[in-house]
Amino acid sequence: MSAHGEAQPMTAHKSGPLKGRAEVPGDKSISHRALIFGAMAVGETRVTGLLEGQDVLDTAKAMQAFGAEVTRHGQGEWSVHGVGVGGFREPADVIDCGNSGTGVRLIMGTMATTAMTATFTGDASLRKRPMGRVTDPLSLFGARAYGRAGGRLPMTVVGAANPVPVRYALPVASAQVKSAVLLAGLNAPGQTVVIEKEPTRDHSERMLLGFGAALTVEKTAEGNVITLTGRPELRPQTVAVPRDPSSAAFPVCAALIVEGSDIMVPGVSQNLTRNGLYLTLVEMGADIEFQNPREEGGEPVADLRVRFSPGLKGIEVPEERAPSMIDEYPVLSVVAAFAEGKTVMRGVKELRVKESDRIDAMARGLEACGVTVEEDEDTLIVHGLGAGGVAGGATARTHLDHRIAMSFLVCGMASKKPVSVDDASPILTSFPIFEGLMTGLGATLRRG
Ligand SMILES: O=C(O)C1=C[C@@H](OP(=O)(O)O)[C@@H](O)[C@H](O)C1
Ligand SMILES: C=C(OP(=O)(O)O)C(=O)O
Repeated sequence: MSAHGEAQPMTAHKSGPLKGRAEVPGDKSISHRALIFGAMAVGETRVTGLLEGQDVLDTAKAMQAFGAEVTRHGQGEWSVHGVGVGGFREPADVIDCGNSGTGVRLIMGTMATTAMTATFTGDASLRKRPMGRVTDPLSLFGARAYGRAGGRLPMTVVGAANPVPVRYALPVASAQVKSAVLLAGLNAPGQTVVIEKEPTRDHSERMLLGFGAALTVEKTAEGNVITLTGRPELRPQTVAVPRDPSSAAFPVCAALIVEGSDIMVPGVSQNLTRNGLYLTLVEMGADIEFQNPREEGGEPVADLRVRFSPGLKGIEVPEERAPSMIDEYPVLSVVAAFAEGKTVMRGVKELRVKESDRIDAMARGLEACGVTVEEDEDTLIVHGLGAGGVAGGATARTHLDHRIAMSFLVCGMASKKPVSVDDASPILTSFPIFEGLMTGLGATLRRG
């Protein structure tokens, strides 16, 4: 079974050169936040380029359940009529966040400092993921959470009637936890402080400043110290969502390993908290030109020209880079299989608590495709076979994980024999136009 009904198997065949322009959809992290911060502002926020993937649609529905008016005007064009900080009303039913860790964790934070009770659930993947990492800091504000064993969904959160501000050092490098604490801090009087040892994606901080909150980020020996003053009146904004670098990763990596490819991927974020994959690919010898650097929607972006790169070399990925490329390790491990030598990815145990255990899912699928892989709790090592060297001829299990599905389809585009995935339907959560975009570039994808 897939997230939304029947499983949808899909097969990628060895593909002819990929050519053309890959216009990937809006950034998923920024899309969730545009809806949530819009719901916290007083008045109408306008959003363009919103990702209309299921994860974000579930967040839109949740914001409606909490009392915001959310309206779709056209492709990617949405408005949110916000209720103001502390203005949420108690939802009448369970909030179903589907497959989305970002959605559920940020929304829990947003309601945790308002006197109301809400119950959250999700699909079979989300119900396995740990929520204690957000409910622990939320309890410091005075909220209480009652979930299944191990802090799993379904979970009921009772918001704090008299929230107090919090000072919290993140025990794990997680933008979701950081954002949940900042969102809770919005409705706590006084200053909420979050300290992150390793920088994680900074979209919440950027957006809070854009919406008029008083927020400072100080770089210290402890890491980034982020201080937010509670109870601001957030001003509605016009948010132009830039394209998603995590989605761009799939056509970029496919072009690097499919012989003869030469594609343009416009408007890819160069935000330093998101561009780790691109730095890594360049270090491996990828032929990527970063053209026309500029700002779009408050984010630094560039147009990427990407060409087939037969001489890729395996590298040791710097451990401290992990947060800036955390969602890109699955597709990097596919590129690594087509490089010469070993690619070593350390400090990646967070991959085990994503939509699936991504270290396990990639290791098993790559082995089935004829690639030698080593793993331990916190490490993935791929022994590359060089350009054109991967056998393929296997079916990978995707475990309700969009990134695993897309990674193995990219693998199949360059392997000797086709590679199938047992269920491609989760791709709709983050990259609903993946199939059309990739076939438009020249990939051969078949359903079934
Ligand atoms: O804040 C966000 O939008 C996200 C943060 C990351 O998760 P963690 O915070 O768990 O690292 C990332 O994996 C996820 O896809 C999106
Ligand atoms: C981990 C991811 O998302 P989330 O945590 O929002 O489910 C992802 O998109 O790769």
